[in-house]
Amino acid sequence: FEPISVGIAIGAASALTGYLSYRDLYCRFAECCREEQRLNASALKLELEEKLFGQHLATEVILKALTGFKNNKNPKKPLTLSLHGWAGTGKNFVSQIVAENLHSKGLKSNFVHLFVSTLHFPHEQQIKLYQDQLQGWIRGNVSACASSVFIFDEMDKLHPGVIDAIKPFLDYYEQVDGVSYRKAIFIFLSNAGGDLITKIALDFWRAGRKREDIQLKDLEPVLSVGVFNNKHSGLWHSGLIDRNLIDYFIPFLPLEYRHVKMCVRAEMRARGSAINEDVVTRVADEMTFFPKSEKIYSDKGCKTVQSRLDFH
Ligand SMILES: Nc1ncnc2c1ncn2[C@@H]1O[C@H](COP(=O)(O)OP(=O)(O)OP(=O)(O)O)[C@@H](O)[C@H]1O
Repeated sequence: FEPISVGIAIGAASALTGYLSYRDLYCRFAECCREEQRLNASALKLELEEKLFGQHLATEVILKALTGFKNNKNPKKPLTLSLHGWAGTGKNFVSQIVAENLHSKGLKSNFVHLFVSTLHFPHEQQIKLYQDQLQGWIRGNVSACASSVFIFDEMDKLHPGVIDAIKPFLDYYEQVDGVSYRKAIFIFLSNAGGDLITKIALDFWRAGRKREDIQLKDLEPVLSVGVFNNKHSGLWHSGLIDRNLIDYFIPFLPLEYRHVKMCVRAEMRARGSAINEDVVTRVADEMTFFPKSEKIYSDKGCKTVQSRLDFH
């Protein structure tokens, strides 16, 4: 080897190591987008199994969808999940857990973006503005971090057409205006379809079948059609559904009395207080249940448990 090429090699190596060590050092203090970061599937599985009550389908599908997507080095399109169910069944709760497993700061991460329809897109007459804003936000954030996560809450309150603005980003395109969206993740949360899901859960209950026997095939076809035809679902006749751009419809089942008690216990543990079963029962008994006759499912899921616990 002549001295010049050795010198250049050493220079390049030290520059590279210098850059890498600088970047590692920088990323210790500032949040960095780690596109190639693998998902710790066993950690996510454990967290969902421990923290998410009564949602065996959501646990199974979310784990499968995320593991498959994050293990794929060259996805053909962004991962698009649509979570449906009654209030308080865990849709936001799960999207927070998912976000924390993808970017450690979760909803506080610079690479996780939460949009709430009634907050961010309230006025019907400003749909064009919202569409332009959304396209700008998404393009800018994915340019900054390819594995950005976008969560749209209250999809059922979203004016039809707003969500179609992001359709190009969800499609099977290599790039859109020079930006690739294929490693991004979109999560839609909606109450639409909640009644359909509850009806099927109730049929299982009345037939004496176990909740855990409910399978995705019992729900997904009904759900996607039901949501597509529901004018109040935000996805009504949306190009996202008829173009099959949503990869998974994920049903959240209504929560039973026993699940509400689990939520009360979880809240007690979160507050560092000992589990008092009398209080657990009293708080759960304050909730209202559906249907009026059999009183099986909590109308508000686990919502208001935290505030009710304050009074005991
Ligand atoms: N299945 C569940 N397992 C454990 N905790 C739950 C579950 N569902 C709800 N909770 C608790 O109730 C709180 C409220 O639930 P969450 O915000 O996820 O409801 P949601 O389904 O998003 O409701 P909405 O449709 O009204 O937004 C959560 O922060 C969590 O503490």
